[in-house]
Amino acid sequence: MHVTEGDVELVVPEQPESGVGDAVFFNPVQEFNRDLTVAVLRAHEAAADRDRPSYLDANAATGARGVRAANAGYDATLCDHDPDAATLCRENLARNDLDAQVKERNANALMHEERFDVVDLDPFGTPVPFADAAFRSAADLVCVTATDTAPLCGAHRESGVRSYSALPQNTEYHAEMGLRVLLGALVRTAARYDVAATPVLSHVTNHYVRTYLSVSRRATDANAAIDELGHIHHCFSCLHRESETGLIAHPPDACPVCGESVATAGPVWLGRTHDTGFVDRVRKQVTGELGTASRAFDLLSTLDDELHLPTHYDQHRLCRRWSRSANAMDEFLGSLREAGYRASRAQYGGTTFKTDATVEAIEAATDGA
Ligand SMILES: C[S@@+](CC[C@H](N)C(=O)[O-])C[C@H]1O[C@@H](n2cnc3c(N)ncnc32)[C@H](O)[C@@H]1O
Repeated sequence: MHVTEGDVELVVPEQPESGVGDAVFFNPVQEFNRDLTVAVLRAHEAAADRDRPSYLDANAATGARGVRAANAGYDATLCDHDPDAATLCRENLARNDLDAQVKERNANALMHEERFDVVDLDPFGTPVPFADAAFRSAADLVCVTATDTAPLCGAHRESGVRSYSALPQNTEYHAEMGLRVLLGALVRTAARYDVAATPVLSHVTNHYVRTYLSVSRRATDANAAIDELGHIHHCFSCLHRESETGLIAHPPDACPVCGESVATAGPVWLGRTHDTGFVDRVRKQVTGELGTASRAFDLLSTLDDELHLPTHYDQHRLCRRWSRSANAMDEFLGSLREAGYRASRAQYGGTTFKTDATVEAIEAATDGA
């Protein structure tokens, strides 16, 4: 089957309907993820002080991502331990007249041996088995896709604890919970090597989490990153939530609003999940040949405005709870601002938002909005 993504043409195998089989893996839904990767790489290259930075597609499969990185001018290496995948990577590079290295081997071994400016992880499920080697290998940027959203978000709690050494809670902001659990684990992994990993762009889309972390090899920066880890105390009864930095959690004995018990998630990343300057630079690199350009613009614009707070709300869920009909988002957010609170849309859905108002204050400020 022939597929065109951006300016490259790929041959990809028909995927078995069950999703289980021997075919080299290709997911057309991830075109958005790969389009944004191209824009991020262009932004990184524009800021880098060297020609043709190196890029490792550590889990290449058909080579869809690595071929596109090579096409964007990167000195690309495509790695997969599956011999059929390595063959397909070579074919897809040749088809586009691109020069890149293909390695048929275990990505962990390769990353322990070689340094790359940018390392990209996109395995099946959790990226954790590749994270140590990625932070040892990458000079500038580590890009990570995680598709195990149920463990990350707390829906499969034990599995989340095993993979991420953190306790997730299955709250109504589950997508952000998953992102923050993942970021917490990645930041702690990097810190083991005196590396500070700082998220510069993150999104949760179509049941996967994608994040880009810039790398600094200074122990003091790694300490500063660790300082942004902490816990979220959540009341499932009244939806009150509060966050607390530090590796030791001190949950309140009871919810300060309704007196019910609280559940604690963590350690999670409480810091910024993106850098507005970086988001802006990426937006400038989103161009018309990217098939999902308008979606990318929408996401990046939302991120540009999104408040840096650790949890979000969903207007529809709140209104159902209050037996009220929902309002246009701009009007709803306007009421919060008029009442003196900060408020922004959030990337997690059309009716999601962030605010520094408490649940009670949101209800009061938007009543009759
Ligand atoms: C989800 S697919 C990658 C999809 C691809 N990045 C894309 O954008 O289409 C995961 C790939 O990781 C490969 N993989 C799994 N474990 C690996 C390892 N230890 N070393 C290298 N590749 C591995 C699998 O063979 C599979 O092809």
